[in-house]
Amino acid sequence: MKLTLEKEGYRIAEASDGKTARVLFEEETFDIVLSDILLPDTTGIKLMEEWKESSPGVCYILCTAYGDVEDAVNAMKLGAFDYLTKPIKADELKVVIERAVEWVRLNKENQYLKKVFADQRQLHGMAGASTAMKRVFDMVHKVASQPITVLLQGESGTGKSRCAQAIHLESDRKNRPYVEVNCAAIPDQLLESELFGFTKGAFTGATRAQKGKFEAADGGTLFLDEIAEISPGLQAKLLQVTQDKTFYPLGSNEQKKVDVRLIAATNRDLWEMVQEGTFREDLYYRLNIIGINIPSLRERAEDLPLLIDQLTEEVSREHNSNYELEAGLMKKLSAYSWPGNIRELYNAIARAAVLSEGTTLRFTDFPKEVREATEGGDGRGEAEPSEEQAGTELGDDYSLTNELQNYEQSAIEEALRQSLGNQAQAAELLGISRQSLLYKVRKYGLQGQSV
Ligand SMILES: Nc1ncnc2c1ncn2[C@@H]1O[C@H](COP(=O)(O)OP(=O)(O)OP(=O)(O)O)[C@@H](O)[C@H]1O
Repeated sequence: MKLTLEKEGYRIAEASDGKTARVLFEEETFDIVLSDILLPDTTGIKLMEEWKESSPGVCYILCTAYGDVEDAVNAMKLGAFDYLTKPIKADELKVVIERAVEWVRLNKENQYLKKVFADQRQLHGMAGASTAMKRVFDMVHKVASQPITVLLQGESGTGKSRCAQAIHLESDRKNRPYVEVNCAAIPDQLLESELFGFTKGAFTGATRAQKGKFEAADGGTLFLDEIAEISPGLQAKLLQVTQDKTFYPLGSNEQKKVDVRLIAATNRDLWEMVQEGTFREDLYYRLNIIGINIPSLRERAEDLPLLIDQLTEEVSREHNSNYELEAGLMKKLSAYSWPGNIRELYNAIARAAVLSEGTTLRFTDFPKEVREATEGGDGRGEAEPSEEQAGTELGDDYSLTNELQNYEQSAIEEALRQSLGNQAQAAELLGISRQSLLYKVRKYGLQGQSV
């Protein structure tokens, strides 16, 4: 077999038992494993099972004894790509290997497409496929590369903190410190020392000098959340830092200079506060060199299925579990307006997870206001499910944009082609359930491509 395949130009490594094979497999990356079922110290099936999880892209072909149908069926069931019956004919071997090579190629392409597809729908944990979120992602990419100050505005719980982190992680400061200060959580007198630091004896109780958050963030990013809450005195001091990056720690007359990228956020209308005279206009302009508005969930309701999926995954990770939505839940949750935005949604899912018995999240475990909004029939909850909405019961995001739908369709076509129409294999390739694949196959009219 080695000679036959080498003549065809393949690179072959040989092992005569499981032990040697394991060493080889550790050392090198292989595309195809061709193995006898019976090995001196193990079986080819055992090796396949061992490696499948860590190396899902490897193609397994097993050699079975003549007439041993049971072994062959078993191997295929456990995920072998194909089997060869001994005695193995050179032509047959070449054909199977050619098909395997094609499978490996398509599988790699598919993985790549899946990554591109996933990347388009999230940025450093900020999930979103809506036009409104695409705009936010675009802005994050644009501002990340320059150390300019950014002002994030949006309702509470929309994800401003996460957006600030995304800007930091997209920037070339990503390996430097990221420091977050919630200006509303700290009393004003303390906030000044927290931000700028103090010298020993600067105030009663200052028994030793301490560096402030500006110094802690030197070279990196400082995120000032709830910026609207700072006092006029602190606004003046902040103006100074935004102008020339210098400040004086409390009790010190030694000026400090730092290289800090500032990101500020608020859920108040800062411009209105400027008009009312409660926020300094000059500081407003220094902070708002670039402004990004983070949309509320009402403005991007189409992202709800995606967010619900992502938050369920996050909660699952936290609980070391694997939660799933009960049938129809996605649709019901999408009928509520979520005034507390992603934070409210997250809390509701986390609560349902705690209350659930087992791993199924049930509608009855969601807060009263969510249940009432849906059951009360604001029109969306009780409507006859459309063909597309029916998909939500399978955890499908029925609101994919056209572009993403095209992507999805071609990924499914590709997977069906690779698996030669075997839907179970195609579903596994795509990382979705068979039921979900069946729904999507029907949705895109791809029935002809399955066998
Ligand atoms: N796009 C997103 N995808 C998934 N989870 C998100 C996303 N944005 C935010 N979250 C989660 O939602 C919650 C609220 O987000 P965050 O704290 O960033 O909101 P915020 O706008 O800063 O709120 P506040 O104005 O109250 O400070 C957090 O648990 C966060 O992890």
